[in-house]
Amino acid sequence: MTLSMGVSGGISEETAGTGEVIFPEGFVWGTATASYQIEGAANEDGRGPSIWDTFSRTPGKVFAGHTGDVACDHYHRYRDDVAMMADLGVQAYRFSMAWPRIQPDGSGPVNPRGLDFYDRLVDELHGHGITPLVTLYHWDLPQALEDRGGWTSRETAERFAEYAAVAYGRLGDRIATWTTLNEPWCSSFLGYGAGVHAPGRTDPGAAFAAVHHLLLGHGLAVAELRAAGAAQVGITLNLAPISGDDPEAVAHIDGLQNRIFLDPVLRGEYPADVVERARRFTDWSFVRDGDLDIIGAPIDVLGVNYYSPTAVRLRAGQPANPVHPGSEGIAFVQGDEEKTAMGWSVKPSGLTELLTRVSRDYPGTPLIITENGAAFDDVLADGRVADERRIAFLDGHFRAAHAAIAAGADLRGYFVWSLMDNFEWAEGYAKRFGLVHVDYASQRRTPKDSALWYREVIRRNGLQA
Ligand SMILES: OC[C@@H]1[C@@H](O)[C@H](O)[C@@H](O)c2nc(CNc3ccccc3)cn21
Repeated sequence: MTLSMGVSGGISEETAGTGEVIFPEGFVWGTATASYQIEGAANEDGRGPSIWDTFSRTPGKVFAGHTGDVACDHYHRYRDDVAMMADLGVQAYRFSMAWPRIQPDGSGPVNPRGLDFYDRLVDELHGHGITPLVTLYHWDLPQALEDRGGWTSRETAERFAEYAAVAYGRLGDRIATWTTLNEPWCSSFLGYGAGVHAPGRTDPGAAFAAVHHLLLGHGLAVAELRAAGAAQVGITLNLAPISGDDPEAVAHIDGLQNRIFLDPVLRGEYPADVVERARRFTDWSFVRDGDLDIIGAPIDVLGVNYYSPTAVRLRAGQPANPVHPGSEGIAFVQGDEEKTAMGWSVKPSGLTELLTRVSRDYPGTPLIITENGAAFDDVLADGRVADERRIAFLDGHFRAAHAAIAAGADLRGYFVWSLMDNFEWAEGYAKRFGLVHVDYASQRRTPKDSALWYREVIRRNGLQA
């Protein structure tokens, strides 16, 4: 089953907010994870160091000095984790491959034991009737490539395409949907601009070079995957609806958050306003003739990660937000909506707004929600986690996705972030996004109430009244 073979439309009448909603036949329900966040086995079977191994060992960068050395020990426990997914009725599973497992130095020699792990994982998934959706890059860049400039260097884009071909060569016969990057916005603006993610650089000009080379890597990898016969290729972007009273402020942030990625990938061009505003930080000389044709090669599916909307307003004297270069005078404001444990506003209608906007402005590409979920302060008591807030969060967002389908969005599937609690980047293990609770001391998994609730949603292909 490929993920874009579903049928959009043809849905029952919806009662907003509380009534029964049924999703289109063939709609795919899944869960998502990422290699560095769950695998552990950081120094096992030939895996090389990644920038997150380096960053998490840098004092002060990650909560309490947490690292992904062990994480959820998924590298050793994958069979039980897949069986757990099957028990939860999960139809598809989005996971990422660790480039440093497959090419420890990011180029050259391939580590067969790294490929062997994903071989075993994919066979286990198929053995349980679970469709794999792979992310080739979810932030764990081989450190050796960062030592040569990382995503600020064109060479990394070229090495990424080679890695994609290696991965496809071993697993292309069993994985139908290949997404290249997870959230190039995070890799570039958090990793090279604000320095709050690996590799921890704080150089806006480097962030724009990283934007380009990440996108170029995407395009070069798409070409390799197409040449090798991939059934479906795509990319995952974290997107958000941007609201505010000042059109210029909204356009500025919408440009840096959304359009700087959507336009190249889906239109083959950078948004002119973003290019001009960024000239304070870069001369864009890293863009070569033909790059945008490579980046804009057609894709089969766009992965959308949505968590929370963004609201901005003008504020005199407001210093620039380091995550958003050139945002002097723009304040990021929070509404009075409920907040998650990450401090993110809970606004399901933002998902409807986002999906309908992308469908309107970038028509023709099927969408998948590749991540949506929430961290709450879960408590395990008597073998149970009564995470009612997560159930309410997901219920609201599922209804919002359904409303977008009703409004014409070609949405094919939904992957809840995350299958299980895991390493939450700079927050370490302090934040829990999982449908399944993980006791890191014992590695015991406990499906939360939300996991049991999700099992019923999947069985019904929708929500009860
Ligand atoms: O933070 C939850 C997840 C994270 O665990 C995933 O690895 C990543 O793909 C992901 N992206 C977002 C949305 N973007 C974002 C915004 C600020 C900081 C980090 C990520 C949330 N998440």
